[in-house]
Amino acid sequence: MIPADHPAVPVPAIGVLVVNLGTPDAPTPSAVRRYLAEFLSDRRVVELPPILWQPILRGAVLTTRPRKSAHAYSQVWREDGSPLAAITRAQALALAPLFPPGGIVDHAMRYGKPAIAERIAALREKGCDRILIAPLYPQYCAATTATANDAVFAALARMRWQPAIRTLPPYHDDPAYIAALAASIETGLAALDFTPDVILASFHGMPQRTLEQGDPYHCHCQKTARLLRDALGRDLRIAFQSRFGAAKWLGPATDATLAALPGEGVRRVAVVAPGFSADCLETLEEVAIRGRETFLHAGGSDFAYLPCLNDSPDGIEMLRIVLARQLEGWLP
Ligand SMILES: C=CC1=C(C)c2cc3[nH]c(cc4nc(cc5[nH]c(cc1n2)c(C)c5CCC(=O)O)C(CCC(=O)O)=C4C)c(C)c3C=C
Ligand SMILES: [Fe+2]
Ligand SMILES: [Fe+2]
Repeated sequence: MIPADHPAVPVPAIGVLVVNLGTPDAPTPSAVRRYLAEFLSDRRVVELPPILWQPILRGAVLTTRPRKSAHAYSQVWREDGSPLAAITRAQALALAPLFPPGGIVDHAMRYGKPAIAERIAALREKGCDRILIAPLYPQYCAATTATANDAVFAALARMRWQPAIRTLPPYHDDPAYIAALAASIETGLAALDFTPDVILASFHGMPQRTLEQGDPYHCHCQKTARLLRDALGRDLRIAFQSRFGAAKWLGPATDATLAALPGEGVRRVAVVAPGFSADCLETLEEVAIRGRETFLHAGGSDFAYLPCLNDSPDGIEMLRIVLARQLEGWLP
């Protein structure tokens, strides 16, 4: 018998916490400023000593970028909010019924809301004494995967009764991921009214220095592209987008590539973004809107942006396979 004054003991459950980057609450300069202040103060993202970086961030960056980025966000904002927030929510909802009784799926954002610490506490309240943390980045990167896991462990540091934790390894070369991407690209290509001369795979960029320091991100992107070439049975060019700051970034740059392709005789292009598990500002505004303008302005005739896996049935089935593998021994 549990004594009447004993703290409640919930029925044990298994949690899955899907995590993505985070996004502003509104497409306004003040909301974007709050978001960027948190994001760009993360030392995993900008690896400069705070004494050097914070004056630049608080001075130049946060006084100019929020207005420009808010305008960009307003071009892709949906009725249900930021695309990244809406799609991540939809992914968690679609995954929820796919795990046996005792499996509880939730989602969180590394920056902004819903916060990682808050959702871990909520899962713990529901009885989850084991939680799989799933940062939805197929390619491992310290600036994305590692910082999401850091935030989890920082939250655990404040808990008396910690849940056991597993973290999702990168899935950049997982056959289920490659097959889902290949199927989605084939479907996207079949729906076009033109045949692209080139398929361009655009990954988010990173400072070149991180490659030299041992971050596997660049290799993971290259391997995804190679496996995708094999799966599609055709060539695929690779480029890196969203350059930020003054340092040298991984190349070739997506915008420069789109500007140069017509000069190489490429008139029709299809762009895919396999490194993003959900469409977001970087794919919908930077690639699908500005990338298109760049390519057509340089003399291209046809441009298509093919969407990310998002919460498509194939995308959700891929995530189910990848997550279920990590739950072995925890869930039947
Ligand atoms: C998919 C992997 C990502 C990596 C790697 C990455 C690295 C990285 N990003 C910045 C700076 C910014 N990124 C921004 C937006 C953004 N970045 C990712 C993903 C990766 N970033 C996503 C999914 C998003 C979209 C968020 C959304 O709300 O839709 C932004 C904010 C937008 C803007 O003002 O341009 C910045 C800034 C750095 C510095 C970096 C690596 C060091
Ligand atoms: Fe980014
Ligand atoms: Fe490499």
